[in-house]
Amino acid sequence: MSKIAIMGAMPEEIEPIITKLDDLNVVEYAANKYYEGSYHGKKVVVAYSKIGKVFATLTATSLIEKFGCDTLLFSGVAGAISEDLHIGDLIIADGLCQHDLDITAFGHPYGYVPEGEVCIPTDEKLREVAKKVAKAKGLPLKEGIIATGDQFVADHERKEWIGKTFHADALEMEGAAVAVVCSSLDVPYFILRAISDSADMDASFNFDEFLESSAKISADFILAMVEEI
Ligand SMILES: Nc1ncnc2c(CN3C[C@H](CCSCCOCCO)[C@@H](O)C3)c[nH]c12
Repeated sequence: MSKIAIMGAMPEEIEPIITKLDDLNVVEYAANKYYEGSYHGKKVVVAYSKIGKVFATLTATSLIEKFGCDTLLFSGVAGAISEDLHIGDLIIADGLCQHDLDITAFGHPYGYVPEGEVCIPTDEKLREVAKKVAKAKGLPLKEGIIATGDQFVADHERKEWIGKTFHADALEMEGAAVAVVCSSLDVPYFILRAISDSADMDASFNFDEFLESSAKISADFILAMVEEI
């Protein structure tokens, strides 16, 4: 039987999901908590990684290798780069890149290391499920590149540079790590983010104000996808 991993980075991103699970069982593993349960008859394991690419790598790997998940859905918030993304809007990742990965001193492009890829594609079938859910809910759903880096971006210049360099529409701190893990372990994965801020000088204020509401928008959508997978 299939087992779906649902991952976030912060508690606020998965709390709206955990409260909806049946047969909940909490497992402590690798300095984290993993919430096993079921949702509409589907087996799920839910966890938040803590912030940043390293924690996200550990949690995504544990969800697959330790808990046996064969599909991974990420639910969370993001900073907007594209001007047509506003607070609460949803974006799904076509691909993910690391905006703070830099060995350009050796003539390589930003975001590239040998035997790696600048942009890692997400699973097309899961993106199609998302579009079906969005249509059924009458919700607008943007698709684009999401850039990941180990920094909370609150600077217009930096945000613009990331958007231009990677053709990215949104940014966050975990997605590309999940992409590397899932593509390396051949596990279909999907990254959904709801916008919490615009990654500019007001980002930290907007983030604090909209984290919870935007995280819930993303979480509710992810649960609707679980019903369709
Ligand atoms: N502009 C932005 N830049 C980068 N990422 C994001 C994201 C996506 N998530 C939110 C969270 C930010 C962690 S810093 C605040 C932590 O406060 C903890 C309490 O002090 C991290 O997991 C990445 C939303 N807006 C962003």
